[in-house]
Amino acid sequence: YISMKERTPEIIKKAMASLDEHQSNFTKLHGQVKKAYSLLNDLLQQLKSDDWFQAPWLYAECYMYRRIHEALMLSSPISDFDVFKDLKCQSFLDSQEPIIILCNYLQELKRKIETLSENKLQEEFFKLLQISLWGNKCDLSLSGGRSSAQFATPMAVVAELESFILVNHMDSIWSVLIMRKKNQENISTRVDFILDNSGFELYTDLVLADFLLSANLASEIYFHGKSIPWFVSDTSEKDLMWLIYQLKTAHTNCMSRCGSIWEEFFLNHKWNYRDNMFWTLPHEYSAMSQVAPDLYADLQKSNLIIFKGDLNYRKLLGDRKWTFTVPFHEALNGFHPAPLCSIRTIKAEIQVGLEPGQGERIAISEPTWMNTGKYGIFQFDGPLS
Ligand SMILES: O=P(O)(O)OC[C@H]1O[C@](O)(CO)[C@@H](O)[C@@H]1O
Ligand SMILES: [Mn+2]
Repeated sequence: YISMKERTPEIIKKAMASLDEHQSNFTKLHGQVKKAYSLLNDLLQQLKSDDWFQAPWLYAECYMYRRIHEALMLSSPISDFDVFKDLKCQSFLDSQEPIIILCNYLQELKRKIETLSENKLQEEFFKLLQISLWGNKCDLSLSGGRSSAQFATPMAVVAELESFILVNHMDSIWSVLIMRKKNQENISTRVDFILDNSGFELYTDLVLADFLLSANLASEIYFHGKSIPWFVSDTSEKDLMWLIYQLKTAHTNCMSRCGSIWEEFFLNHKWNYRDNMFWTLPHEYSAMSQVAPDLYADLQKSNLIIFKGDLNYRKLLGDRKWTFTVPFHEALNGFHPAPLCSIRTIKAEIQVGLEPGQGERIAISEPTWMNTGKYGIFQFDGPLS
């Protein structure tokens, strides 16, 4: 209710404000373009109707982002304009400091990676996994488009926030990768990232992906993004390429090196970008094999699929009000294309795989604990090899 009542109107207003800001540019290029603005205004009025509050939340939310997209599609010649682009760029620019720190850390780590013992490698992997987890605090849809707090020193937060991890299957994720690395018969290991937010979160995912290649824990990575602007801050191909370009052209040495290396990864197909309409439809993932058989078949080729963020978790579990103690495997409702894990900070009232009483105990002192992104999970499903 709060999400539909308060956040969505704010998000549409932000989209309209962005059109407003670019209006003089549009006019210079194409003459007057008013249609998108007026369509978004109509949508804002319609949001007051009861229908929006009676439809299933996931459906209504996805539908709203599709209607925003529709408003632009109907407004040629600015159909391609991303009304959330400026917000996404700003959130990246706001996190320069932790990005530089993490960048230096990664480069130092890569320099000595060959010499690390297995234990040390695992320790570093866990650290980068946790940075990628807490990076998920930084979405712009929960905050109604306001740039959310990043961390001054990403490495320090790992220790600080560890006690807020409610389900921790990092061991299983490690096992999948290290067992494949040790088995000489495995010539390749494919890891898929189902991306969530661009900006700082995306940066932490790319750092993790770079580590996986450099440590020979993976040989190819597939990043799956969104084909239309989605939930304000979700990553599109343009966002990903923009981020890499920003790094490459940065004045800080470590950032520009990082940008060049990552661009190279894409050029030689160690890193690959994919998108699919399915990610911007309201379907739960148990429907994927029916609705998007090609995508399902593609994911079956993966050795590990990492689902980032809250929305992916809701879709993995069909956005149902599960009892907290239901096993993750069961709640996936038949969706098992390959070993998979969810890395997510909890922002919506849905969670499985908890110990009896675990959620209830937190709720006593923090009634809104499921809406804040304060808690996180690493939840794994699948055979270990
Ligand atoms: O970027 P994330 O982690 O998927 O979070 C987005 C979350 O924000 C919300 O849009 C808040 O209403 C949720 O629907 C969604 O789960
Ligand atoms: Mn998101």
